[in-house]
Amino acid sequence: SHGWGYAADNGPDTWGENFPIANGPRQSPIDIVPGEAAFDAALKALTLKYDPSTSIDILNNGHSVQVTFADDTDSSTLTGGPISGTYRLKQFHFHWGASDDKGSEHTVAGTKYPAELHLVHWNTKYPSFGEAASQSDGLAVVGVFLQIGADNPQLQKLLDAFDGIKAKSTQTSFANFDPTILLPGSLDYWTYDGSLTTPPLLESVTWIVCKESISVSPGQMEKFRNLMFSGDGEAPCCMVDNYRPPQPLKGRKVRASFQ
Ligand SMILES: NS(=O)(=O)c1cccc(F)c1
Ligand SMILES: [Zn+2]
Repeated sequence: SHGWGYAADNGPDTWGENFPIANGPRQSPIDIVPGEAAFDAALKALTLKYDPSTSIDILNNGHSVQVTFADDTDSSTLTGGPISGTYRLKQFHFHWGASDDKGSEHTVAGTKYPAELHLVHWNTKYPSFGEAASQSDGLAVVGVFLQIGADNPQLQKLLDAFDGIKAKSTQTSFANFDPTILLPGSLDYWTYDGSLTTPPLLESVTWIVCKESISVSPGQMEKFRNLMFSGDGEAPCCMVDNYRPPQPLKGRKVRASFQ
């Protein structure tokens, strides 16, 4: 099998072979135990200011579905929260399961959600995303859990674009999308120092995981599961279970922005 993935022969348990940081001190995701997270009154509210005109395209990269943003100006930014300075939105993507009982990367007291949204931002004190990704304070990812419930109309525009990107390495334009509509009503969050949850697993992420989830219906989940890991002309392989399981906390503290 060529390259990392989520199958038995190239999945999370094998990643350490090519990416030894997989066993590092600040790996993600983790199991968040609310009772052990300390409220920190010094944590600021999150300020997410997104300009829909910065959304560019929607891509099946063979690991997830990703919406990419223009990040050449400070049009779509994250400030406040646990971070200092300004971080620019680069992309958002999802992780999900083959069934509703699994799919999220972070878990809450052992509870898995059917999916998890990641909004990826990079610290503008560095010249680019690539540069920032190798710095301990380079990235900030906002995680939002998806919970099975009512149809979520805010997801529909995204889901309707999936037909054009079924196969690996396909993309279509995806303009004027405001990711704000995907956020929960409350931006209460847990935060901790972690890593990318896929190779290269760089330990450069300040994680900001929202306590409140957004809804997704079973039918909408099926649309995620109709995407393919495989490319056109390859043996078809549904894109499901593209999540890394929780990693050892190794002494890290998780803080809460709420009591
Ligand atoms: N899943 S994640 O940690 O948000 C991530 C993985 C790889 C690249 C990236 F920008 C974000
Ligand atoms: Zn992710």
